[in-house]
Amino acid sequence: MNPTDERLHAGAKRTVYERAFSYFSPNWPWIATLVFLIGVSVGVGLLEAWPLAVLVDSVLTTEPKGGWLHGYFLAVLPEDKPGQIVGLVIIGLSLQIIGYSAWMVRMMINFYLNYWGTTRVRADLFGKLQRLDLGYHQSRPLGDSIYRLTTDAFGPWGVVDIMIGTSVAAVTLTVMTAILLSRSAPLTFAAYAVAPLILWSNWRFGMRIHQRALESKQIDADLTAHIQQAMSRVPLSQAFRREPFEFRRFEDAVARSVKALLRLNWQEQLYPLARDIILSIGGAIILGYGGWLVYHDQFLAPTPDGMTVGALIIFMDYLRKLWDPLKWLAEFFSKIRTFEAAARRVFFVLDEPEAIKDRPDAQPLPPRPRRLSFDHVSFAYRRDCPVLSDITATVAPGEMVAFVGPSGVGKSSLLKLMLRFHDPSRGAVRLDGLDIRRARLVDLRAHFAFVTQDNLVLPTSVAENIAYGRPSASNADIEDAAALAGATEFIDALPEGYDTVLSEGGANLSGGQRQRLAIARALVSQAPFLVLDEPTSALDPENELRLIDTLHRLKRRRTVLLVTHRLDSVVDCDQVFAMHAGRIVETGTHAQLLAQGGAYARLWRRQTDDKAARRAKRGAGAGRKGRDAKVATAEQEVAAKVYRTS
Ligand SMILES: Nc1ncnc2c1ncn2[C@@H]1O[C@H](COP(=O)(O)OP(=O)(O)OP(=O)(O)O)[C@@H](O)[C@H]1O
Repeated sequence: MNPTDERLHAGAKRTVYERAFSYFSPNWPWIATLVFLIGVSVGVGLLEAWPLAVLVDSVLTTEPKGGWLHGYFLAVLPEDKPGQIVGLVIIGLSLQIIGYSAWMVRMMINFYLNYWGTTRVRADLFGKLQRLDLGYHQSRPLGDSIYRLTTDAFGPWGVVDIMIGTSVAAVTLTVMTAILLSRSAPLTFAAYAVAPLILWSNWRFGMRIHQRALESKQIDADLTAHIQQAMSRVPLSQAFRREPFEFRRFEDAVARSVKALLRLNWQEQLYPLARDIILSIGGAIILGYGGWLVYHDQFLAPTPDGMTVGALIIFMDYLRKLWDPLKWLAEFFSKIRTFEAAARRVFFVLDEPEAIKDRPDAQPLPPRPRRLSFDHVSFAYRRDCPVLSDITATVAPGEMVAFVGPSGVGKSSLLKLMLRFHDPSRGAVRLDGLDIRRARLVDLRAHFAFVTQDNLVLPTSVAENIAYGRPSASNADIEDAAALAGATEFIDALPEGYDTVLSEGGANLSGGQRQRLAIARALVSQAPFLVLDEPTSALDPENELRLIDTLHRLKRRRTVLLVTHRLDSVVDCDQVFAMHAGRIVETGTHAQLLAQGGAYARLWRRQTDDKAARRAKRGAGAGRKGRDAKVATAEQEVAAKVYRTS
């Protein structure tokens, strides 16, 4: 088991906190350094005001009045007063520099831990999302997975960060309180008089700012989605003259976003105002009460361990330093809940059972021509809604077969079962008799080059698009496959030919060009099965003919499975499976099925009648014959070149 698998395997049994920590524990030396530096920062923060206090109480006086801590300072200082002043300046400066340096290194370690730990989270999540079956992906919006990967993936670090920050806050508060109590218990209680106000304001503003920020984020996300949708339907809105309507919707969406931002900004500005007022009240209490204590202990009734000006300085400094740890404690629950929820959304996907995966005893199945059979296969996307029922069919190696039938009878679903995008609910798909669920998934899928109806185009060069399934393909292989798919002409016309980078989704190509590219991608792969789902739906008659011709010439070298509505393409197939309502209702060659006079024959007659009527209208029959002959000759040369070795 690799480390990722181990983490995932152990995942279900552990708490969300343990799982969050496990992503950062590989960097434990950095975590240890971070904890050490936090200790340094806390120590420096607590000592910062002491050089001034020592100066006032123990250097600029005839008799030192400070407590035990003054003793440590004086021990490292020279005997003479000027030397002591210079020494305190050096200590004060050194403390500041150490404090800033520790802070800087802490921040860098924080970033380092965050980014690398979150990269591990993302790697697990991305890998899992890639393994999850189509059923999972089709049941959720695409944006959900993107949000989990981009935003929720920071949840585990948030949990760790909050835990560390709150622990530091608790330690700081404890040490600070102990020091203050050692100087003056009444003044400590006076200083803590504002603590409830600090806690309240942190809680109140923390919650409000958090809610407003979430609200604003959601409204901004809606605005982005709105703009994206509006831009994608510009042609529609122009064609139907709906621009004013679209503009009003845009204005409304922007207005909602502005209002949400202003509500957030209002809370963000109120917060520092409240903080400064509370701190001023605290400062006033300490100055008044502490000033009186100093006056009492130093002048009215001098006492050796009484309140001093230096101690008052410490109290004033610590009062400001109370804010941060109290803020951490006040916001602990709301913040940890937010990050915990994000982490849970990540772990939820990681714990999702993988419906399609290798069995522990999965067998290797080297890709080579094999007999494919559907053995009483039934399938449903939803329990109550059967899509395929008792499908039985066998395809011998090197055959070209077609599945035909009306829309929605389950032809594409049947193809998806072969690649195990889904598993049958009953029966089995077999390769050379082996249930494909018993074969290694990676081996199984290496058997098939699949052209889906979507004709996906990647935002990369034409050559990389074609070679996607076989990155080792040479330029000659790529060009030959493009020629066979009828794509050469339009690729040569692109500004940089095969190096032209295509836009997202192939937006700068026509539907037919995208389809030819997808076909070239399948042709360049060396998979023994070519599976084509409606490969000619977007092709013009010339390219359709060219493709069918190519497929026929590949017939004995590869097994070709075709789903099509165009029966012209299936005339020379070795077998045609006519489907109806999720069942194979007729099987045979084109001629046999015509002779049967069933559903296939009726469909054929309808299509040929339609076509004859159209041809008669166009009077285009004669010209086409000559063109077809030319295409066939050119194709034969190319096909011989590419596939002589395959
Ligand atoms: N992911 C899915 N979830 C639920 N139902 C689905 C899903 N994909 C397809 N279906 C349903 O399964 C049935 C068969 O669909 P399929 O795409 O296999 O038909 P088809 O014969 O290939 O149709 P076409 O010729 O129009 O491509 C349809 O009723 C369809 O609505």
